[in-house]
Amino acid sequence: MDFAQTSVITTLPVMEAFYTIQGEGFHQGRAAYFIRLGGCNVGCFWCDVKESWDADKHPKIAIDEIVETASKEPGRLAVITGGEPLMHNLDELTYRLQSEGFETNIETSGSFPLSGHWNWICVSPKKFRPPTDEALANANELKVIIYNKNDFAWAEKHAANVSAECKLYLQPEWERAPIMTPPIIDYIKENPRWELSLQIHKYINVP
Ligand SMILES: C[S@@+](CC[C@H](N)C(=O)[O-])C[C@H]1O[C@@H](n2cnc3c(N)ncnc32)[C@H](O)[C@@H]1O
Ligand SMILES: Nc1nc2[nH]cc(C(=O)O)c2c(=O)[nH]1
Ligand code: SF4
Ligand SMILES: [Mg+2]
Repeated sequence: MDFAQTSVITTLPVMEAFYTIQGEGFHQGRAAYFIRLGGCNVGCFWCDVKESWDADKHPKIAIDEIVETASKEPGRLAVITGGEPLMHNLDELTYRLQSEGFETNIETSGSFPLSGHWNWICVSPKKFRPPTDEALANANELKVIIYNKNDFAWAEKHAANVSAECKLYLQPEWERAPIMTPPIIDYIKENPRWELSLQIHKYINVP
């Protein structure tokens, strides 16, 4: 028997978990329980959660406990983020969350193999470690971070590889938002398949 293939993951490194409002993308405005897993080696220089990168700095929590704590809140939308959540196998966590009645959404760079049972997959591609064809083909939402004007052409390159139903969002990099939001608005008016995503949680000061 190959134990490596049959072993079930029972713990995951959790940096933080919090109940808030989804601030970005298609589900923006909905109450959501965020589970932020530790570990990311993608290395975005503008990442707004660099404390998540080292998985060893975050406690490994039993999936039982993660799900039990989430279930105490009234909302039944769980967002798995990180760090890069797909660096971990998410089959067990998402199976357990769905068994408790949660919708399971993921925020991912899409640069690791897909695992887990998902109601919604948001892929936010990164130059530093590109998304897999599998992630793009399964994306419900493509959310491209715009840091400078070259990123529009780069966004289109990824939009060519998602399904026809996939929602397309342009989101300004937070520090660059004052400069880049006006050209993003112009771009969307010319290319109306794209929509604007702002990180509203940062404007309304919630986590
Ligand atoms: C912190 S990441 C974690 C999930 C995954 N590693 C990823 O990048 O998709 C969550 C979301 O925040 C976005 N993000 C991170 N830093 C940002 C910033 N400085 N400005 C705007 N969006 C940012 C990411 O692109 C991603 O869509
Ligand atoms: N409120 C809120 N909405 C979010 N949407 C995606 C987030 C993330 O960091 O993955 C995030 C986050 O950190 N907070
Ligand atoms: S992939 Fe996500 S968590 Fe990792 S560095 Fe980039 S934005 Fe940060
Ligand atoms: Mg965030």
